Amino acid sequence: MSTIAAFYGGKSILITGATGFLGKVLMEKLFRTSPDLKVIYILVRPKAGQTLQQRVFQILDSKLFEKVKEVCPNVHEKIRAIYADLNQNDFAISKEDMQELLSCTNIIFHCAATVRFDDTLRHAVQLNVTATRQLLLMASQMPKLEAFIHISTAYSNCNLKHIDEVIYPCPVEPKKIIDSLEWLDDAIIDEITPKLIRDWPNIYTYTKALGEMVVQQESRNLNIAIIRPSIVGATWQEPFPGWVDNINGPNGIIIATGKGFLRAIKATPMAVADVIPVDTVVNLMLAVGWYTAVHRPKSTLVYHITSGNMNPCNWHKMGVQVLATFEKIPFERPFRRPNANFTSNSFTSQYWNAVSHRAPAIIYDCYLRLTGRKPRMTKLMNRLLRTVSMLEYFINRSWEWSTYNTEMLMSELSPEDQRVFNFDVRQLNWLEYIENYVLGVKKYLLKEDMAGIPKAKQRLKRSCTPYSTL
Ligand SMILES: CCCCCCCCCCCCCCCCCCCCCCCCCCCC(=O)SCCNC(=O)CCNC(=O)[C@H](O)C(C)(C)COP(=O)(O)OP(=O)(O)OC[C@H]1O[C@@H](n2cnc3c(N)ncnc32)[C@H](O)[C@@H]1OP(=O)(O)O
Ligand SMILES: NC(=O)C1=CN([C@@H]2O[C@H](COP(=O)(O)OP(=O)(O)OC[C@H]3O[C@@H](n4cnc5c(N)ncnc54)[C@H](OP(=O)(O)O)[C@@H]3O)[C@@H](O)[C@H]2O)C=CC1
Repeated sequence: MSTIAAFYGGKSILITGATGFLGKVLMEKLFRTSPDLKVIYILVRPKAGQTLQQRVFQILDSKLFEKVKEVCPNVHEKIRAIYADLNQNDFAISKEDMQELLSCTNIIFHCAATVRFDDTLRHAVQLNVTATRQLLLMASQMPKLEAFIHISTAYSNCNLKHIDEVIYPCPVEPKKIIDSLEWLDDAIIDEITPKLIRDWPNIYTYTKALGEMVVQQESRNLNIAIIRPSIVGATWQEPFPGWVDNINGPNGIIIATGKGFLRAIKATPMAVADVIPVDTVVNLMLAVGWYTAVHRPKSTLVYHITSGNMNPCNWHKMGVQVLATFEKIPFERPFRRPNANFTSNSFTSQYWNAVSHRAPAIIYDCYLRLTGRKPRMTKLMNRLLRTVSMLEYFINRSWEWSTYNTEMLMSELSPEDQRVFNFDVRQLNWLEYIENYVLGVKKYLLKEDMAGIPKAKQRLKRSCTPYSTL
C-alpha cells in the first residue's frame, strides 16, 4: 500500500488553479490514487459564459478523467467548487464558504497564477503576489491545516545561472511594490516596470520571484514548501501519455511548426531543453505534500523539478525528433510543408523572418484578397513572431538547478511510493516522450482525427510550395 496515497485518504484538500493545466492533472491523480479522500475544494471563477458547475462538469467529462470515473464513481460529489476570484479582496468568497474552508482544510496546493509573459505589472502582482499573501493569511486561520504547497517556477531566478533550492531576496520588497501599485496610475507603472524588473526577462518570472519572497515573509508557523518546475510539458505516463490542453510554452511552437507557419527559430541548438512532464511535477507535489505534513521540516524547503541535470535533452535533439514525428504523424491542412532551422544570430533570424515567414504570409493574403476573402495571415504571423520572440530568452540559455531536496525526498519514499509517485526523470526516454507529445498535441489540442493520417501523409508527399485550405 502506498503511504502517500493513504495519507490523502479522508483529507480535505484546497486547490487554487484547479482549472489550469497543472491543476487538472493534480486533481486527476489525487482522485485516482486516493479515491477515499474527503473533498477537494477548488476556487473557481465563472469564465467564457460557463458557470462554475459547467466548468467542473466539463473537466470531469474530459478524456483526462476517464480512469478516475472507474475508481471513484462518485467523483462529482467529492469536488466542491467555490466561487472565487483571486483578483478580489478576500477572493470574493462568501462568508459561509470561507467558514467551511477555514475550518475544514487540511492541505493547500496553490497553483493559480497568471503565466502570461506580457501581463501588466498590476495584474501579475495582484495574482502572483498579493493573492499568495492573502491565501497565506487564510491558511494561518486554518486550525486543521497540515501543509501549504506553493507552486512557483524554476525560472523565478532566471537572472542567475546556477540556482539553488533557496529563496533569493528580490531587490525591492514585495510589500513596497504592492503598496505603490495601489496609488500609481497605469502610465507611470508602465514607465517604471523595466526599472523594477531589471534583469528578469519578463513580468511573469519577476512576480513569481516576488511571490516566493511573500511566502517566506508570511510563513508564520505554517508548514510550507515551494515547488519549482521548469517548462511543464505533456504527460509522460499518467493517466496516459501525451495529454496536453493549452498552447503555452512548447505547445504553441509545435503547432506552428507542424502547420508549416514557423520555419526558423532563433535558438541555441546545444542549450538544455529543460522540459518536465506534467505528471512528474504532480507526483512530486503529492510527495512534498505528504512529506511536509508528516515530517514538518523546520524551515520552508524548496524543491526543483527539472530535467537538465539528471537527464538532459537539448533543443537540437528535441527539434529533430519533433520534425521526424511530423513525417510519421503529420498535422492536417498545413500552410506549408513543416521544416525548421535554428538560426544563431539576430541578422539571420531577421532574414528568415522576412523570407520564410512574412513574405509567404503577405503572398497568401494577396491571394485571399484576390479571391474575395478577408486577409488574415499577416496578422496571425505577426502574432506568432511576437510570441516566439518572447520565448527566445529561454531557448538560448542553459541553467543549472540543484536538486538536493528533490533527491533527498526520493530517497525517503518507500519502493511502492517511488513507483506510484514517480518523479525520477532519469527514466524518461526523450525520443518516445517527444513522439507522444506531438501525437498528444494533434489529438487533444488540435482535436484532429487519427483516421486522417494516411491522407495527410499523401498531401505532405505532394507538397513543396505554400498551400492551404485554412
Ligand atoms: C539542425 C536541425 C534542427 C532542427 C530544427 C528544428 C527547430 C524548429 C523547432 C521545431 C520544434 C519545436 C520543438 C519545441 C521547441 C519549443 C520551444 C519553446 C520553448 C518554450 C520556452 C518556454 C519557457 C517558459 C519558461 C517559464 C515556464 C513557466 O514558468 S510558465 C508557463 C509558460 N507560460 C507561457 O508559455 C505563456 C506564454 N504566453 C504568453 O505570454 C502569451 O500567450 C503571449 C504573449 C505569448 C501571446 O499573447 P497574445 O495576446 O498574442 O495571444 P493570446 O491572446 O494570449 O492568444 C492568442 C490566441 O490563442 C488562444 N489561447 C491563448 N492561450 C491559450 C491557451 N492556454 N489554450 C488555448 N488557447 C489559448 C487565445 O484565445 C487566442 O485565440 P483567439 O482569441 O481565437 O485569437
Ligand atoms: N506551465 C508551465 O510551463 C509552468 C507553470 N508553472 C506554475 O504552475 C502553476 C500552474 O500553471 P499552469 O497550470 O500551467 O497555468 P494555467 O494558466 O493553465 O492555469 C492557471 C490557473 O490559475 C487560475 N486563475 C488565474 N487567475 C485567476 C483568478 N483571478 N481567480 C481564480 N483563479 C485564477 C486559472 O483559472 P481560469 O481557468 O479561470 O483562468 C487557472 O486555473 C502556476 O503557478 C505557474 O506559475 C511553473 C513552471 C512552468
